[in-house]
Amino acid sequence: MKTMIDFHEARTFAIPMTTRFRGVDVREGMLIEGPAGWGEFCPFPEYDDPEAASWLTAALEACTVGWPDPVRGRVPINAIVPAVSPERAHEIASSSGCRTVKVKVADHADSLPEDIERLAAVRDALGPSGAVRCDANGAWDTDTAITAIPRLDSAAGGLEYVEQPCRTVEELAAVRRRVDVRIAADESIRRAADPLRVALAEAADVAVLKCAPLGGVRRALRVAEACGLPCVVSSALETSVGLAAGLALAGALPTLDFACGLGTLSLLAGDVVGPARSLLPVDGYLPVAPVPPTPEPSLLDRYDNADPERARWWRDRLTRLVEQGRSPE
Ligand SMILES: O=C(O)CCC(=O)C1=CC=C[C@@H](O)[C@@H]1C(=O)O
Ligand SMILES: [Mg+2]
Repeated sequence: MKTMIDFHEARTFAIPMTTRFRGVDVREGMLIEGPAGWGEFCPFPEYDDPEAASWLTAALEACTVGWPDPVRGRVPINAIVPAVSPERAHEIASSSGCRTVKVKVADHADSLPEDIERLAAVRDALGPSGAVRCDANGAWDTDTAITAIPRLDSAAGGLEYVEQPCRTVEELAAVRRRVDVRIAADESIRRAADPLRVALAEAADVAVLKCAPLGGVRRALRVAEACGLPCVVSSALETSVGLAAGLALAGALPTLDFACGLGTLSLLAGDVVGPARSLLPVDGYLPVAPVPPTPEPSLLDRYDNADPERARWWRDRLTRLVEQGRSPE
């Protein structure tokens, strides 16, 4: 059967980060054009093929069948504060226009005093009515989490939730029984063989859903329904093309009680769509669009992955996954 997508025409990109985030300095990926528009394929380089396959499914959903109809037109967004100084954290929070801010913590061993100062600075910037959450990316063991969380909660003047304090579902459940702050599961959903174990183990109060790792909007909606937890949609550091898929998911969730982590475009030094369609939050919101935005040819050229080895690596990865998808079981 003739495919409707010419994968040889897919574009590579490499966009520098404004701030190093989760060890990434340059965000790389590919953009694929199909009959319904553009999809973004950008699994992190360390992910193996089985894990990267879900990201391709998500990109193909976007560019072939598109997304289900939304039930809301705009989505509240949280600002993101990387592991920066309290001064910089204050600046980011106060200039963001967002009423919710997520703060990275546990970035390195012995970071607690810095984390406390960063959270206090963010609360100061937001005032009492804002919401502050933090993300430890699974860095703590249970004892450390149980000691750190109450201290961070009081420095933040109340935490909305702590995202992925520990690595395993069992540890999350143990911490959740011992602290008064809500626990959100991120890696335990997006990197797990069974994303529903979190709910069954009563390991979290909130589910963080990332569209690409879960295999697209429809699959993520099924995870949301099956896990039965309040959901937050968050990005995987995509360009506006990939962020639009996250917004489609946030737009289609039957209920949305929390701000979403889709305000990450400012972490990239550029975008592949023009300023009018770039998904930078305005007054703390992003719009839900029915289709992905179309990249500007001049921006695709500017951010084309100029390192021939990296460009080849991405093309090989895409080709392998497409071939695997085609081969009979
Ligand atoms: O959730 C947000 O507000 C922003 C997105 C974000 O924090 C992340 C995006 C991509 C990779 C992750 O390490 C990180 C996260 O852990 O949630
Ligand atoms: Mg997280």
